[in-house]
Amino acid sequence: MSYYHYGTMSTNAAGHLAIGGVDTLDLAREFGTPLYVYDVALIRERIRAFKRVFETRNIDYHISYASKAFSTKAMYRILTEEGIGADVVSGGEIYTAQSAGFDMSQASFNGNNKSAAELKAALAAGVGHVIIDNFHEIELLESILAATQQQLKVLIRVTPGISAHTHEYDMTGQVDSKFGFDIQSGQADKAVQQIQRSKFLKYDGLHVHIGSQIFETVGFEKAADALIKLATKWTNELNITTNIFNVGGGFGVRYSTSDTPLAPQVYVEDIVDEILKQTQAAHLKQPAIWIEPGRSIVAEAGTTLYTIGARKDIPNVRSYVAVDGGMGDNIRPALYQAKYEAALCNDPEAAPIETVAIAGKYCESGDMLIWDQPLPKTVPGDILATFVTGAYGYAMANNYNRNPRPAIVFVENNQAQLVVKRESYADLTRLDI
Ligand SMILES: Cc1ncc(COP(=O)(O)O)c(C=O)c1O
Ligand SMILES: N[C@@H](CCCC[NH3+])C(=O)O
Repeated sequence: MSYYHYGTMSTNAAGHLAIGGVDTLDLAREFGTPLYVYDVALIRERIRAFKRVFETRNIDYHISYASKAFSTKAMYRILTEEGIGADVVSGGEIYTAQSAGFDMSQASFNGNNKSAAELKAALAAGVGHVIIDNFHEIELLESILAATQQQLKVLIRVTPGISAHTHEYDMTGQVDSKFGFDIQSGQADKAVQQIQRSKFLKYDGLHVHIGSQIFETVGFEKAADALIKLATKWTNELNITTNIFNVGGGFGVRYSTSDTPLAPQVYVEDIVDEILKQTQAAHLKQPAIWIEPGRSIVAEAGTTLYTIGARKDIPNVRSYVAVDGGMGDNIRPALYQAKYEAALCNDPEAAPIETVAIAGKYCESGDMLIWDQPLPKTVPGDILATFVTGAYGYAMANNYNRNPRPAIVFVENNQAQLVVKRESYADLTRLDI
């Protein structure tokens, strides 16, 4: 096997890469490139594996898909079909979820600087919980709710002082973070007391998220411990009950051979068992456990198809093979030095004959998708697939160099369905005056 098979990926009878039973060369021909292709069966499988962790333990739970990883109407429709919730982080995500008919009582709203307009939109939409991040937000919510005399259930986001082993930009649980209330200095205690005094804010639980693309369970266990200690202290000293422990997301996925994550649900099993053990030992009421995974639900389900164009060979240095996309559809290599792997769609099993660098088409030297990809002989017009582009790919896509953003196709049971159209040049100038 010369490429790692994710989900329903296979080499079909024609020897081509197929996803969901659909030939990727047919997809490229019909929908053009660059093209994001999502393996819907794999998305469903990931969601169901998370659900099983809770259902086999018979505990109260909620899965809040972190929609920042991939927020489109089609994705919110899958969440509805699978019966899970969503976490949103902006007015735009609220709007997208609502437009897809998503039940907003199953949504939570996170963010370190929610505006008054966004908070009002969340309330008007009937968002189930707001996850409060800072003192400014408590005051803002108080004044908004006082005007309408509404009540709102809230979680408090805390930073437990944990440095997760991941890229610096992907850490969020350390003391020196822009997110959440610090536990050590007593900010979290002050926040819960302020919320307790409010007529409108109803404290429902704690939230922690230590970072993203994490491979070890120890960080999650430490975060769970921190929540339990805090909840126990608040029960004993302030008579405050914590109904919900939201332990965030961040479960790592396999982008390349150097990644060796556990199966996503194993992280959750570990956290859940730790919480159950510790809450029993501390004689706390058994809380509902919430998780907020994004990447682990959608990353491996996404593949990007590109058409190969120019080639530059620098003797004794490197060969560049350029594709028709790049940092506009996948900024992660430029931003985090993220590693990807690729295969040729017309013969993904072919033995490599050389190692090349896969360059994007953008006017930046840093616009490189892969620095060292073994490949068979390629010619202009060949279709190349890069794997694991389902999270923070389209979500972070941009129009740099005035390139339109690619289309998105969902494949499942041998069928392809266009779920986001390719941007046109007219779309690019639509807001220009
Ligand atoms: C608050 C919060 N929840 C959930 C997530 C989802 O993380 P991931 O996509 O790594 O699961 C993030 C992103 O890191 C986040 O900031
Ligand atoms: N966008 C980041 C993750 C940030 C997660 C959001 N807090 C990535 O692609 O890895």
